[in-house]
Amino acid sequence: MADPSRPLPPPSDDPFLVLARGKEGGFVSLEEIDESQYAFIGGAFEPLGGEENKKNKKRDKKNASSSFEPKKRKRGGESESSAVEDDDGGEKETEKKRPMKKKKKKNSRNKKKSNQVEASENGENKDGLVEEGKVEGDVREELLLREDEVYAWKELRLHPLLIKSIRRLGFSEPTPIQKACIPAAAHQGKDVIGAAETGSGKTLAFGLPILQRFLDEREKVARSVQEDAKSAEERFKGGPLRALIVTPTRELALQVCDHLIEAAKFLDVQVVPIVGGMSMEKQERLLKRRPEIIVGTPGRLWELMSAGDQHLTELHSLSFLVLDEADRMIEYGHFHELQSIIDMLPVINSSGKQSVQSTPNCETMPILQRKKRQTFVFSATIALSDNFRKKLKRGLSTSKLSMPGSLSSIETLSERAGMRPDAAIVDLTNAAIVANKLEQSFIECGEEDKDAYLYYMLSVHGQGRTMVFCTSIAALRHISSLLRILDITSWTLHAQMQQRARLKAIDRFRGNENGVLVATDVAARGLDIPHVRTVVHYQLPHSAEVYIHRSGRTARASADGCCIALISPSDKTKFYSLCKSLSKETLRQFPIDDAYMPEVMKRLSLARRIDKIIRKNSQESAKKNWLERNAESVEVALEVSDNEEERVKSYNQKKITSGLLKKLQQELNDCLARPLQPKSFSHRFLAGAGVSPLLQQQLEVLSKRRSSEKPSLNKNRRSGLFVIGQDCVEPLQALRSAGHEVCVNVEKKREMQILAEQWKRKRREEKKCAREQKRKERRKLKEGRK
Ligand SMILES: Nc1ncnc2c1ncn2[C@@H]1O[C@H](COP(=O)(O)OP(=O)(O)OP(=O)(O)O)[C@@H](O)[C@H]1O
Repeated sequence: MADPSRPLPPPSDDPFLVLARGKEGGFVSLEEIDESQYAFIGGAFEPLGGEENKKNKKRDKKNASSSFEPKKRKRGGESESSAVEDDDGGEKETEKKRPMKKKKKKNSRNKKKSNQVEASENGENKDGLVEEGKVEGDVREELLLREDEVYAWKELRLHPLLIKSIRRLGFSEPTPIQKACIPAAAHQGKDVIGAAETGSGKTLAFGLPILQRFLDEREKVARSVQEDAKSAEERFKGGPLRALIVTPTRELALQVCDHLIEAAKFLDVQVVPIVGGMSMEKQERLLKRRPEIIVGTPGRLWELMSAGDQHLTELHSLSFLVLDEADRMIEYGHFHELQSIIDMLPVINSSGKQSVQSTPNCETMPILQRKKRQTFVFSATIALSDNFRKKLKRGLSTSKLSMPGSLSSIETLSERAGMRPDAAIVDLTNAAIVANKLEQSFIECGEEDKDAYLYYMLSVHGQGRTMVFCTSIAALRHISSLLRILDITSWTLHAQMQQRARLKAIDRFRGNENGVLVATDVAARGLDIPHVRTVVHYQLPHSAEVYIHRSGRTARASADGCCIALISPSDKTKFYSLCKSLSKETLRQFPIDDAYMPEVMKRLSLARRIDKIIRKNSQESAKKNWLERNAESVEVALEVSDNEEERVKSYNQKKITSGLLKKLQQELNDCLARPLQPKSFSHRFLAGAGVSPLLQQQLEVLSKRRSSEKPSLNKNRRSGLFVIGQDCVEPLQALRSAGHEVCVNVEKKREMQILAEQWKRKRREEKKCAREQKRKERRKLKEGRK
C-alpha cells in the first residue's frame, strides 16, 4: 500500500505530472490516457519506505569505508587485484588507485577507474606493495562523527587511535556483542566464546580487543625503555605473528581482513589475508614482511605451514587465535587442516601461559613474550552444552595430545585450541536466533513453479539487492541461465568458480543496487554486502544453521530485510522441522498477485524453451569439440559422414532449430519490451501494482524519447493527463502490507485439523439429531390428527 503520509510533489507547470501517492500501490489513479505520454520527473522515483531507505543511505554514506569494496583496499599493503591470479594462473598486473579524498571515493565506479594511475606514482614497491607512509601522507581523513558522538565507545576504554577509526567509520555506539566482548577480551584478557545474531558486528567484537592489546603493549614497551610511541611501533615491526584469524571461506577472510584494516587505519599494523585461489608466491612474499595479523582459510594456511613457512610456524608469540564461524569449520569433520593448525600452536600450560620454544627470530620484547594466548570463538550459531565450563576445567588437566579423534564439536575445538576455564561466554542470540529485523516468509508452490515465483519476485518486487540461495550448483546454473534469458541482471557465486570470478561477482553485485546474486551456501556465512533487501531460499538448506546464516545476509546492523522460502510439497517436512527448530509457530505467507501470473508463465515458458535449445546446442558442440580434441591427441582422423542424405538431414535440422530459436527469442523480446503487467492491466488506463526496475527503466527510455522530440511537435498535441506515479513495492513492503500469518507448527496444525474434524462430526450429529427430532415430532403430530 502506498504510504499516505508521503507528501505530494510540489505543483509543477510541467504537463508530465508525477503523482507519487497511490491507492493500491502502483500507479496512482485510473486516468484515461489518450495519446499517452510518459514522463519521468526528477530521475528515479522514491521507493516506498523512503524514510527508512534514506536512513540506510545515510548510514551507508557514513559507513562508506565499511562497505568493503575489495579493490579499493590494500591488505597487508597491497590491493586485492594485485594478489589475485589471472585465469591463466599468472598474476594480474598491479594496479593501484590514486589515493582520493572521501568525497571522490563516493563517485561512480567508472570515475574511480579513470582515476587509476601507475603503481609507481603511489609509492608502490616492486612487489606491488604500498609503502604505508606515502599513502598515509596523501589521505586526509574525514571523520564522520564528532568526538562527543562516540561517547558510548569511550566507556569501553578503547585507545584514542581506535576511537578515531571508529569515528571515521561512523559507528556512534558499540553493538551489544561489542559491548559485552570488548571489556572481557581487551581489558580482562579473557578468552571469549561469542554468539550473536547475524550482522551484529562480531568482527569488531574480536578485532578491536586485538588492536587494543597491540596498542597497550606498545605503550608499555615505550614506557619501559623510555622511548616515544613511534619508536615502539618501529620496534614491533617485522616481529612474529601475533594474531591468527581463521574463517571458513575465502570471501569472508578477505572481508574480515578489510574490516580490520579499516579499524587499524591509524595504527601501523599489517593485516594480511592468506586464502586459497590466490597466488601462493605472492602470499609467501607477503609473509616475509612478517605481518602481525593474518586472516586466512584453513586450507591455504595449512599448506603454507606444512611447507615450513617461517612466519606461520614461529608461533611462540601468538597472542590471539580467532575462530570465526567456528561451527562451520567443524561441520562434517571437513576441516582436517584446522585441526593440524591448532596442533601446531604452542601448548598452553596450567598457568595459562604458552610454552615457548626459542627460535632465531624470537626477538620480541621479553615482557610480552610469555603472556597468555587468548582464544576467541565466534558465530551466530553456536551450541554449547550446559556443563561446557566444567568440561573446560576437566580438559585443562589433560594435555591436548591426550585428546584423540577429530574436532567434532565447538566444545572440543575450543578445548583443543587452549580455551581457559574462565572464558567469557557471551550468548546474545534470541530464541528465534535470526536477526531481529528480519521478516521471514514463504511461498507454497509446486517444484516446477519455483522459477515462476522467483521471476515474479524479481520483476514485480525487484527493488534492492536480492540474494537467491540454492543447495546445488545444477539448480544455480538453471536459474542463472533462465534469468539471463529473461533479461534480469544477475551474477553467480559457487565453490567451483575461479577465485577471481568469485570476487568479481561479489564486486559487481555490490555495485548494482538492484542486482541479483544467485549463490550456493559458499555465500551463506559472513558476507557483508550493504542493502541486501531480500534473501530467497530457492532450495531449502540442509540445516537450520545454514538457513539462519543465509537469511542473515539481509537485515544486517540496523537495517531491515526479508527472506522468502519457496516451499514445494517435497520441502514441506523439512520446512516444518526448520520452523520448529526456530521456535516458529506461525510464518507469513508471501502475498502473490495472481493477475501477474499468466504473463509470468508465458515469459517463463518461452525462456525455458530457449534455454533447452541453447543447452542442447552447447552440449552438441561440446561433444563435437571433445571428439575432435581426443581424435587429434591420438592422431586419428575423425570419420566425416559421406552419406549425403544424413548431411542434408542434419543441416535441415539445424536450420529448423535456429529458426525456432530466433522466433522464440523474438517473441520473448516482444514480451520483455513491455512492462510486466497484470492480466487486468488496461492499456487505456495506466494502472497496476508495483513498478519493477525493468518498468522503471522502460519509462525512463520513453520519457527521454519524448523530451528529445522537437518541442514544435509537442505544441499542437492535446495534452492529456499523464499519470506517472510509482510505488516501488519491495518484497518487505509487500509482505508487511499483505502477508498473512499461517500456522507452521505441524503438531498444532494436526491438532487443529483433528479439532475441526471433531467439530464437523459433532455438527453433523447435531443436525442429524435435529432432523430425527423433527421427524418424530411430525410423526407424533400426524398420529395426533388421526
Ligand atoms: N558499532 C557498530 N555500529 C554500526 N555498524 C556496525 C558496528 N559494528 C559493525 N558494524 C557494521 O555492521 C555490519 C555487520 O558487521 P559484521 O560483519 O561484523 O557482523 P557479524 O556479526 O560478523 O555478521 P555474520 O554473523 O553474518 O558474520 C558491518 O557492515 C559493520 O561495518
